[in-house]
Amino acid sequence: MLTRGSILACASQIFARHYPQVCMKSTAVNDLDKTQTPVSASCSDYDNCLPFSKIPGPRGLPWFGKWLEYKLDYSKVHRRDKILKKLQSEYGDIVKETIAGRHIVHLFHPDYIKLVYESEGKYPVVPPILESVAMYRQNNDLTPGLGNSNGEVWYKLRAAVQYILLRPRKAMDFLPGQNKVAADFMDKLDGLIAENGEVPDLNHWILRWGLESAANNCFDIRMGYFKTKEGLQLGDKIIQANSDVFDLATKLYFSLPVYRIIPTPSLKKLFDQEDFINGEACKYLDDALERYKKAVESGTLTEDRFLFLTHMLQSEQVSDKDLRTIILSILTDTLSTTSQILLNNLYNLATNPEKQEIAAEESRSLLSSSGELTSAAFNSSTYIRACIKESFRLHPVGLDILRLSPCNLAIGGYQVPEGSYLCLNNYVHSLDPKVIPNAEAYIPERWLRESDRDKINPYLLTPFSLGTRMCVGRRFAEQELVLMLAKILTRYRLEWHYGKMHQRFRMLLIPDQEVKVKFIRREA
Ligand code: HEM
Repeated sequence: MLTRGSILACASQIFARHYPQVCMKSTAVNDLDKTQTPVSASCSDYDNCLPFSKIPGPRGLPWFGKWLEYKLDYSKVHRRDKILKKLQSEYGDIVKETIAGRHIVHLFHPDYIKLVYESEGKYPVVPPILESVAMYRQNNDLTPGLGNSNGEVWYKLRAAVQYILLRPRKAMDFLPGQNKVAADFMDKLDGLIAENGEVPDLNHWILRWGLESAANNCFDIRMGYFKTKEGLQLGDKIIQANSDVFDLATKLYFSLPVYRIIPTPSLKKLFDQEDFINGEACKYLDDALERYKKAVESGTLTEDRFLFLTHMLQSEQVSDKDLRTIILSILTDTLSTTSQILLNNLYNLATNPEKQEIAAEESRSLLSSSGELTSAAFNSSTYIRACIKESFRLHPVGLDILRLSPCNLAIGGYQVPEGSYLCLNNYVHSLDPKVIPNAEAYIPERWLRESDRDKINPYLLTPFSLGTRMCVGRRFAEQELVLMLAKILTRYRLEWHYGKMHQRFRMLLIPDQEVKVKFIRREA
């Protein structure tokens, strides 16, 4: 296997070493708060607040809490969005829910969420989203990765990764590659449309697109996940394994934590799937490093190639092990996020034909004559981005953002001690008519006009989170979403002839059905 040392020795002849200038300053939360609902977010003195034990919430057996209810009817887990809404309506904007020893404090108001973000220091503390995946990495001598690290370790890794992924200029360098994958996908899509205008198994095809684009971003290679027979087979295995990991991780989250002591069948299955994905990602990485080295040695490495690898190999903060974990995350994160959100956007546009036409008109102006999205065009897009925001509000990727409280917090008159498990529940208040007018309606315009935007609490919709821990893949996701939507809307008019689409919870949210959008070719 190639080592970082040998590759760096070659690479350094070509590239000057860059040191990331990292902007770790938190989003200026004070500046953001322009609206206000009169909510007492905290009592001035922690000691005068009611104790943690008094936070309202459903009662259950001590320690077990709601575990038995989920155990008896597991389908409730899939409808967790509804359960959270019910918790808010029954108990208020701060609710404690216990599930097998885990005391979850749900925050259902943007002002409470603001309070948590404002109290975060340099290193916001998160529990792992998928605890069982964090366990896999620990058991297999892998590094935990960004989303599972905290403190100084997280900060250093984050600095290196966000330099290449989150800085707009750097992220834009990936746009030409993303354009090529999108163009190939559009060619494929033409042939997939059945006589009735629908694409059988559209959800899966969109996942294949997401995986292909992610692999291209990471490894500078086309895998053929939606083109060749071998590519399809391998891609589908990765997609299935990733899907199983989420299903199993959800099952474990709502089960008794026996798996922390002995490997239960679900944990073993999850580890098997992780073994497979990890093995494939490592093979791709070794192959990419080999190609990279050859390109360096032969002097054929150009600046537009191996963008991600070049940067990571030059970053002193990133160990070989870190590189493997990060690559694994970038390869698979798209599957549970960007791809799912693209499907949700197609649904919302198909069910709102008037809005769709406005978005289609903007799409035509965004794409070049050869059908590409340039960085300038991406920056000029407004309506499509408003549509994406509105889709995030109605059909988000996640119900909440997780935190361990950084210090003793006084929230809503209750004591929330340092280290408490917090769920910042954006989803519930994003649909709360008390907080946002016409909450159920799809109105992209609400994100466009300054006068309307100013009325929306800035902590209402934070799909990528805020501050120093904000999603590091945000720019990739936004670029790819605008690109794909512009391409699809330029070529097709979308229709929807079925009932309302709902989502299914499995730590994150996915459409609970086939997204049977009808694609009707527009006049050239
Ligand atoms: C629609 C797409 C996406 C959404 C809505 C989304 C959302 C989020 C959210 C809410 C967080 C948690 C932030 C926090 O704890 O404050 C997060 C973290 C993260 N996301 Fe994304 N994500 C998306 C796509 C991606 C993609 C495509 C990648 C990979 C390229 C990615 C990589 C990550 C990583 C590595 C973290 C952990 C960051 C850290 O803890 O420093 N995400 N994402």
